[in-house]
Amino acid sequence: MGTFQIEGGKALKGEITPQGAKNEALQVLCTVLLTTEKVTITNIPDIIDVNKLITLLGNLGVKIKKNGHGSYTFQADEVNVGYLETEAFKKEGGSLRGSIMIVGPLLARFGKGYIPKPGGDKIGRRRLDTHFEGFINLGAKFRYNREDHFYGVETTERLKGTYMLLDEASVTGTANIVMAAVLAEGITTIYNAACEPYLQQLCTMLNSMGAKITGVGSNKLIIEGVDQLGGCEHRILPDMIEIGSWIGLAAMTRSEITIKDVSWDNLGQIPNVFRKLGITIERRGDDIFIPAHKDGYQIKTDIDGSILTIADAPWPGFTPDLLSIVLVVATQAKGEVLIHQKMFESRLFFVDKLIDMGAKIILCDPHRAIVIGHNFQSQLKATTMTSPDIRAGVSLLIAALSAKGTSTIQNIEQIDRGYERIGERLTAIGANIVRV
Ligand SMILES: CC(=O)N[C@H]1[C@@H](OP(=O)(O)OP(=O)(O)OC[C@H]2O[C@@H](n3ccc(=O)[nH]c3=O)[C@H](O)[C@@H]2O)O[C@H](CO)[C@@H](O)[C@@H]1O
Ligand SMILES: C=C(OP(=O)(O)O)C(=O)O
Repeated sequence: MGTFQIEGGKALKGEITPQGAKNEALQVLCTVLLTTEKVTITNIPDIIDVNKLITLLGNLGVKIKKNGHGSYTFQADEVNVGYLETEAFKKEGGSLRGSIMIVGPLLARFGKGYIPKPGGDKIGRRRLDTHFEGFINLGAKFRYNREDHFYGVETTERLKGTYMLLDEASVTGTANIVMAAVLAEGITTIYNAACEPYLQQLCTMLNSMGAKITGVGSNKLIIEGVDQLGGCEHRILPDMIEIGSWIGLAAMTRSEITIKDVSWDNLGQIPNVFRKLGITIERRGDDIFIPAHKDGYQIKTDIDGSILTIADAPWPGFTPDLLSIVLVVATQAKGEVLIHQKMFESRLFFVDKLIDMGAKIILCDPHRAIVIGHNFQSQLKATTMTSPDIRAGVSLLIAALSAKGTSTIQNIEQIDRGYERIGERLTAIGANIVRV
């Protein structure tokens, strides 16, 4: 188990460039299974989850060539579908959430897709019903082995396009169904589709491979199935969750930071939500400039004066993956905010650690926490903590960087799942973080 030692209480300064988006990478890497031709993807983040998925593709027989940092060419012309039935796959295949998205492409191209219960953050129940209901709608037969939590879909015929209304706008579920439907016979309509930039990028990429998807960016996707797809080149967008994390980091450590090349047009609510916390966010070309908040930041209230609520919602709502960051940043704001994590049940429990550090937080129930900011009148105290999930981990890291003294964060593999060389990159702008 890796550990970070952090010397906090110091302002940082400089420029930071976001990595490619983890959640987009996990989707677009799975598209390579849909064609025999070469697919080149750039701006792939060098993080544990993505590297595990690349290894899994290699185990399936996909040819992989690394062209340089973040750039790979894949060719799935000799896929070994038999790997899905090996013990090695049962052990490794579920070690990350993103591996679930190999199922749609494999089902569409080879008539079968299996997956052990996927991993990812332990942040509450994470159902897969939307994925499998979608495949069943396209004509696949579903089986589930309860004993070893092994899911499977099969078909002896080509999948058939149909109308479907998803029970919820699942991000990976929509991606999986889209990747199955692009090779189905006829037209598939997916209503209540998720439409995060990750999905917009996936659909744009599939269209450049020859798919016929319309409605991209909306919650109604119409897919006209094609017989085959070809190769393409695709560049992954900057990671909006990392960008939000750096905004929070800058505010809470009262640092002047420029976040480079953020792709402003794909940030949705993110800048506005941080502005509601009172944080100054300047647009400079395609960069974000955050000045040092020497006088702190004041949380806004609603027009009628009531306490601000920040809640998650499917896109174009605010992403749940940034609520933990918003929460930690609020602990030093002036004012109060209610954080309402609607999607996940166990994502707020990490606030106990912040409370130990001196933050004023009331955990009302597993979904809601009220934060009363210190307005920098009282600094958080350094402590030893364990990173429970990727975003809580980074929130604790931000708390540690703002705290007085030396903190220790254990289980930093959780952070490394999604943030590329975070220690080195933050050290380059003046943080004091040592990996021990
Ligand atoms: C690898 C990947 O891409 N992971 C992301 C993906 O996970 P993932 O695709 O697994 O998440 P889903 O979108 O399926 O659902 C997330 C949770 O929200 C609930 N839910 C979902 C939709 C909805 O309309 N109402 C609702 O309550 C689900 O029941 C589930 O508990 O999307 C999540 C939601 O943005 C993000 O936190 C994850 O970082
Ligand atoms: C919840 C997350 O990831 P995953 O779905 O991979 O667990 C996340 O990125 O915040």
